[in-house]
Amino acid sequence: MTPILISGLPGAMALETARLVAESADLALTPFALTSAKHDSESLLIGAEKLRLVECKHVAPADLSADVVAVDYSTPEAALENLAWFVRQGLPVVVGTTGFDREEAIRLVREAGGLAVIAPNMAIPIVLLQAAARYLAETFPGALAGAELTIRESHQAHKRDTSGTAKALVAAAQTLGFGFTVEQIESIRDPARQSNELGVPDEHLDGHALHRYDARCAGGTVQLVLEHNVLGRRVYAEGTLRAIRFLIARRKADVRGQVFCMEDVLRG
Ligand SMILES: NC(=O)C1=CN([C@@H]2O[C@H](COP(=O)(O)OP(=O)(O)OC[C@H]3O[C@@H](n4cnc5c(N)ncnc54)[C@H](OP(=O)(O)O)[C@@H]3O)[C@@H](O)[C@H]2O)C=CC1
Ligand SMILES: O=C(O)C1=N[C@H](C(=O)O)C[C@H](O)C1
Repeated sequence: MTPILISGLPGAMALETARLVAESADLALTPFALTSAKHDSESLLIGAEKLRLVECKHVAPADLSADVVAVDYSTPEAALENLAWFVRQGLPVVVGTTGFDREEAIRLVREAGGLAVIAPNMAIPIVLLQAAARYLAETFPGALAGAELTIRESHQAHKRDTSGTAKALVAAAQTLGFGFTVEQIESIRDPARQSNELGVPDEHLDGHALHRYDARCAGGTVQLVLEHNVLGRRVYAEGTLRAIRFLIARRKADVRGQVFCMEDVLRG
């Protein structure tokens, strides 16, 4: 069993991932998990296991065995500092957190000879759409120059940042020729609007991700619409476990100093 250190408890994604790790046959939770200053020294039950929550600065290197793999679902503010800590401990890490400087994260991992999967969306069906958008952008740069785009995303009210998935799509859209910037993304966080206007079921108001990309081309005579809508968080946790197993295999192959994305994980 490979020990998995979860960071971001008691947050929603860290909890979902911890539960799936606890249910798996080949992975096991470390006896402690990483949290914010606010929850330091609390404990949490995951199935039958009681996890101690600690800030990373309170973890002694001796508490970490050499085969640990880490997962970070914390906050945009904490993610880079956490990543630097994982890399210093020599831990491969899956970073699902969004809203931080990705280029800085890549530099940090490469310079330290670390190993990471960093991706704003771990859901395999969404990763396929992202791959398709990237293919179109790389193959047909400028093909939609002059076309207009609107992007709307809806997430649970407590989400702190604009969708990292939508921001990543903007990069492909810009290459295709849309004059669109991430500041133009419309973020909906109001549960009443989500329920009445977007039809989000009540039980998913606290965990959903709706994305709609609406392009008007050829002087407005052609409309292209792309939507991806996720209810709940299980699909991200499943993708996270795939990323963990991918890193375990890379570590075994003695790979160092590399950052992977979920397309790499899908390719295997
Ligand atoms: N890549 C993907 O597929 C997905 C990515 N995400 C991303 O994951 C992140 C977390 O989302 P979600 O779980 O909904 O958010 P939550 O706000 O529910 O959870 C974040 C948790 O991180 C904790 N935290 C704060 N500082 C630290 C720290 N220094 N170390 C460890 N933990 C810390 C917070 O503690 P406190 O309670 O004190 O604030 C909180 O409990 C977001 O960036 C989100 O966009 C989400 C879903 C899928
Ligand atoms: O916070 C979330 O919930 C999600 N965050 C990711 C993002 O910002 O793109 C992925 C997904 O949209 C869910």
